[in-house]
Amino acid sequence: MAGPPATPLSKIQRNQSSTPGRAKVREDKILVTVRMRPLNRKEQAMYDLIAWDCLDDHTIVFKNPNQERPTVPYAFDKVFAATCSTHKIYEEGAKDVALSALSGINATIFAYGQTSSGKTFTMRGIAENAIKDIYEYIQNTLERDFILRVSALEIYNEIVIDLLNRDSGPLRLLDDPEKGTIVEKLTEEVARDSQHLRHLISICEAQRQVGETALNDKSSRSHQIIRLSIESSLRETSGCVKSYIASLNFVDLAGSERVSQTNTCGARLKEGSHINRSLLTLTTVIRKLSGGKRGHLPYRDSKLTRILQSSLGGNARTAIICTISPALSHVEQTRNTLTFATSAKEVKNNAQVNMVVSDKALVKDLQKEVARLEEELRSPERSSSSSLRSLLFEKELKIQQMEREMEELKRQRDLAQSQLEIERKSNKIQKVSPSSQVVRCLSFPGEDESNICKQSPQQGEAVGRQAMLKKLIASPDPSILADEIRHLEHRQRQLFEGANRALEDFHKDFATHKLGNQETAGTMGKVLSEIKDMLVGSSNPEEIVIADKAKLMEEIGRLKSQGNTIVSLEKKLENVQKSIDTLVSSFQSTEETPESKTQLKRKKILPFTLSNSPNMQHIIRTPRSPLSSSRRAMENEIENRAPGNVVALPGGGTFPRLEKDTPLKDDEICNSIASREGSPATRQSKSVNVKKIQRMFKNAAEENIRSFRTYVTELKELVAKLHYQKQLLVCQVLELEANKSVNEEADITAQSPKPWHILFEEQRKQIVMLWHLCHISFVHRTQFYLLLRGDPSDQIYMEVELRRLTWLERHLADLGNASPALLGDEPAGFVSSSIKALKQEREYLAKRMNAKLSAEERELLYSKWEIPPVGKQRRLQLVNKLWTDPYNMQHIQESAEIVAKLFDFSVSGETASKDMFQLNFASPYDKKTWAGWNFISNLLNL
Ligand SMILES: Nc1ncnc2c1ncn2[C@@H]1O[C@H](COP(=O)(O)OP(=O)(O)OP(=O)(O)O)[C@@H](O)[C@H]1O
Repeated sequence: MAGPPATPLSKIQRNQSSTPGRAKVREDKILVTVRMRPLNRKEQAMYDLIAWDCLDDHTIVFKNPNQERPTVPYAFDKVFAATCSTHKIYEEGAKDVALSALSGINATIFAYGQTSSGKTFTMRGIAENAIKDIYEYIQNTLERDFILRVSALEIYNEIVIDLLNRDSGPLRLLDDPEKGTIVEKLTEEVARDSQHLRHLISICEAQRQVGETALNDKSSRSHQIIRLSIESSLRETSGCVKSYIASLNFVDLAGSERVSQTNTCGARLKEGSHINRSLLTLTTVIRKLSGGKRGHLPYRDSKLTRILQSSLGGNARTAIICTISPALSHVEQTRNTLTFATSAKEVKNNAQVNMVVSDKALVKDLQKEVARLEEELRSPERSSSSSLRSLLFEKELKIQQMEREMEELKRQRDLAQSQLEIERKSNKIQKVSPSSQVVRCLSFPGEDESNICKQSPQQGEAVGRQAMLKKLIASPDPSILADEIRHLEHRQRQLFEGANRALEDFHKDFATHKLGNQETAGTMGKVLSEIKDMLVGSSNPEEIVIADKAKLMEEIGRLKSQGNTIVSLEKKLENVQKSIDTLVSSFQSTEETPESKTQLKRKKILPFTLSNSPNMQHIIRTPRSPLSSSRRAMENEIENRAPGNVVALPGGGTFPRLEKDTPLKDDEICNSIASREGSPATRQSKSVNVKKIQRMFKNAAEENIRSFRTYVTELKELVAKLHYQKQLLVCQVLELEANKSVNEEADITAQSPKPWHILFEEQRKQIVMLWHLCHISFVHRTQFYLLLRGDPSDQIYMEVELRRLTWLERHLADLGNASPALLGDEPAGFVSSSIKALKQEREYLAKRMNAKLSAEERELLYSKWEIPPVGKQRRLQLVNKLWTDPYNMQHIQESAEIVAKLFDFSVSGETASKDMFQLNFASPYDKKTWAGWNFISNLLNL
């Protein structure tokens, strides 16, 4: 007999209404009724008196014939006088609960009372009526297929016996982490129809232990449990709900009397002591539960309470019918029964619908959720609320702060640029500076270049952003945020293109550059390959087609891949910068070494092979090339040359002076220089001026490399800024999504912000409960629990975890799939597979215990966790207790510590480990990879 499935504790409200015939006024307390039987023959013969009076349908009072003490009435859900028929008792005290099983809710009906008070008499009638109603319901519910299975056991002297197969001998109880306590090898028969079911039940009754006591000729000496498992499935193959599955237990307890009263001895005495032990545990459990305390409940102290655990404060609806004798001679026993009944009516259960849902249905539901989120992103009016506005305002402040930083950076850049310009002007250089090239590279086609030059940073790009932000605040529309992300992406792409152009030019320049010693050549080669690499990596920017129709999943998938591109671009830029640094230092050393000077002198070669006409052409032709300044430097040199030093041109002319206001075109300059290079006169002059030109080109090359380094730095900063901005905006969009469902909560939180440490504790409790409800892996729980200790930087992890789990739990709740309902061995849906995975995890942990813990440590744990000193599978027993009590944070802490030990988790290297949760919201300046997309993808099951 498998215990009823344990299900999450949060579905009570939702499930109540779905119960056929259920009175909605009742909540989840146990339904407690009292039935008084008539005086029996023996009592009549002894002229016993009727000591109890039913005042009304709910109250019973002791008659107190002596009038010695004032009488205190007992009130219950129903009180049935001796004249009431069993049918009435069924209708008013059991039917509603019994028929819950038809809708997937576990149900249990108990009969409790002293011997001969009428328990068996009552339960027989209740079962008969219930069977009749169940088959009637089945006949009228054509859209569903039903399967009924029956099993029965008795607990006699704390031994469990199969009533459908008595020969099988004593049965063992096993603890199953998912199903609770199960009775091993218990026979289960499928009932073909109502007749067959009645027949099977009659077999069980015939098999039950009875004996004669002073009070009852046919006293039931055992506790009997007859269980009907009812499974129903929709006939149509809609791919939706697969089936409901629930158990209905009829429990006829042995008498609750004291041994002395039944005049028992020998075998009956032994029975009595066992019966009393089970009933004593039952009473203790009920008493503890009625006090509302959730401390230790001694379910395990008796087999009865172990088997019925889920019916006592668990996943079941429960009705208890307390039977009493009216006789004055039994008044003390009756009082005990009524006291028990009074406690029982305070016990609350948490019944759930046990529904098995197919994977297909689950996927369908997730798709619906994605569509809903998508719709929300598109419909601004739905998301508008004050909390949303305040959220946006907060974000806007953050963005403004970032903008200020960007402006400061731009200001510094412009300052450096203008200083350079001043310097150049003073040298009367008429050229386009590398910095201005950088500006051009970093500007975007959509922006007016002249404006960039004219406007201050505050007036330039920031103006557009400010306008956008104003728009955001005025209309808290998630689609605007999405547009903003797209805008940033667009700019980012332009940035790549600009970078590519500059890098290509730089590449070409270096290809023509044969300067320096071997070391320099090596470094140059490295730079070239790195640049090439970058071009490959970024030369094919993804086509960004983000229409409003774009689906959220595609969007996030695409953003994810972009995130990676940005990260790799950042890394590559960093590499290039390093190489450039090496190159610059190598230039300096080359210049300073006397040997290099001698070598240069001996070889008499130019740092740039100007005689190489195609290369020269290329240098001059490249308008944005940083190295093109070498050409300009040469012009400058020529321009400033004293008339006596003017190099003679073929045909007796002089070198033409370049007019500042009418500069020659690049090609013209190139051709003129090239033609001069070829003439004999030039060859002569070249030898004269070779040193000067050498130095000039060296300086120019060095300057160009420095310029490029500045450019790379700026590029990196901009990439990082854009990346960060985009990240922030994406977070906003995600928050908008999440906030839709928790708007009210957010409002409340916004009104009364709590200190972080309090919030952390609250969130942690919620997370622990959600882990429990969603059957999350122990490894994940343990890592998360031990790593996140309340540091302010943990906030984002906590929030994301909470949202993820809330979302998951809500889905499971909506589907009613949060129970591990099983059909035989067949896997039953999403939750079942999670539970199965947990089971495997437990088994794995149990296996590791020997390897990871010494015998001494294990023994200590066994005693701490109350594992009996003898018994099989003690390791598994211990592991099965881990992470089982989400209310008890001490328990959670200890569970986490044990799992951590078994898995060798180290909490050191915290930052790196937190990345395991696939979230890193650190600033890109920290050079960490932001991997939030992975998380979002996982969440959406991409
Ligand atoms: N409400 C009733 N009306 C008429 N007869 C009753 C009623 N309740 C019980 N009886 C009779 O009382 C006798 C004892 O009932 P029953 O065997 O059901 O008691 P019990 O509580 O199950 O006792 P035990 O715990 O010893 O098994 C039976 O003969 C039964 O027919």
